Amino acid sequence: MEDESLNPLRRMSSRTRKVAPKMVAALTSSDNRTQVWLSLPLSRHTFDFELSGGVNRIFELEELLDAAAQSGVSASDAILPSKSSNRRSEDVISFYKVDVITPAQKLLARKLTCDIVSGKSLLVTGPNGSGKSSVFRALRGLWPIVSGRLTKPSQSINEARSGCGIFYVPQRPYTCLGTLRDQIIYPLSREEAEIRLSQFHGSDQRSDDSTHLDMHLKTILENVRLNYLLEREGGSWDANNNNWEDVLSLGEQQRLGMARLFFQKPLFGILDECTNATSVDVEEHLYRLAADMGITVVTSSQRPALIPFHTLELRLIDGEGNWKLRLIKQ
Ligand SMILES: Nc1ncnc2c1ncn2[C@@H]1O[C@H](COP(=O)(O)OP(=O)(O)OP(=O)(O)O)[C@@H](O)[C@H]1O
Repeated sequence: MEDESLNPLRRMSSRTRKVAPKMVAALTSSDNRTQVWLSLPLSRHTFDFELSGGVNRIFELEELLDAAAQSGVSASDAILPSKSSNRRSEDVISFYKVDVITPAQKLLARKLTCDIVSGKSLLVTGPNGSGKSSVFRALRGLWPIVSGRLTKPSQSINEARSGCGIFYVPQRPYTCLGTLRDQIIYPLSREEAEIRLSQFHGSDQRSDDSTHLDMHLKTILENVRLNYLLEREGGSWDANNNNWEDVLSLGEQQRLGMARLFFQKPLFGILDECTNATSVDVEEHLYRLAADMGITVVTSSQRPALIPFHTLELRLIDGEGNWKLRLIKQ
C-alpha cells in the first residue's frame, strides 16, 4: 500500500491543491520558474507543504517539458498536467512516464507521457503491431502499470453528467443474450437503464420510465442509423434473438457499440477501431454526434478522415518504445 506521508502532493492542504495548478501555470509562462513559484503569497501555515510539493512539481514539470521537446508538441497546449486551475482529476486521463509492456515483456511505448483533457480528443495511430490496442489495454487496467503513473476518472457515476467517467467500445462489440433493448443498454439491466435515464434528465417521471427509456433508445437507434432494426423486429424492443452476432453485420454491431456509448454518455469514450467496418460518411456522422454530446474520444484508427475530430495525435512509431505527440488543432 502507498505510504501517503511520502507523497508530498497528497500532503498538501486542500487550499494548496487548489493553488498548485495556478503556480504551475505561472511557472510555465516564466523563464525563471523557481523564482515565480516562490514569489507567490503563501501563508506560514502551508509554506512547508507547498514548498515540498512545489519542488516535486518543478521536477515533474521539467521532465514533462523535456518530453514535450522530444515529441515536438507545444507543451503548454498539449501535455502539461494542470494548465487550467479549474481542472479536476475527473476531467483528465493522464499518462506520466508509463512504460507500456506486453505480458511477454516487449516494450511498446517507453515513458509515455500525455494528458487527455476533457474536450481535447486524442487519436492513437501507428503501424500494425505498434501497440495502439496495447495502450488501451493499459488504460483499461487489463495490463498492469509497472512503471510510471496512470490516472483516470473513476468509472462510477459522475455527479456532473450522471454518466460513467470512461466507456470502452471495442472493435467487435459483445452482443449479449437478450432483447434488442438489451443490446443498447448493455451492461445495464433494464431497471438500471431506467434509473440512469431519469438521472440524466433529473426527472421524477418514474411512472412512465419504461416508455421513456424506449423512446430514448429509438432516438439513439436513429442516430446510429439502425432504426430499420426495430422495424425489422416488428417495432418491438422485446424482440429476443439469441444469435444477434449471426444476424447483424460487423458494421451493424459496431453501430450498436456506438449506440451503447451514446446511451452511457461518458466523459471519455475509448474507441478501439470500433467504427472501421462502417462507411466513412457514417463514421464521420458518429464522431460528430460524440462531439455534440460532449464525449471526449480516445480513438485508435488509421483512417485520415478521423483526424479532424481530434486535437492531439499520439503516434506509436515502431513498436519498439518510440512515440510522438502532435498537435492537430488548438
Ligand atoms: N497478450 C499479449 N501477449 C504478448 N504480446 C502481445 C499481447 N497482446 C499483444 N501483443 C503484441 O504486442 C504488439 C502490439 O499489439 P497491439 O495489438 O497493441 O498492436 P496494434 O498497433 O493495435 O495492431 P493493429 O494495428 O494490427 O491492430 C504486437 O506485437 C502483439 O503481438
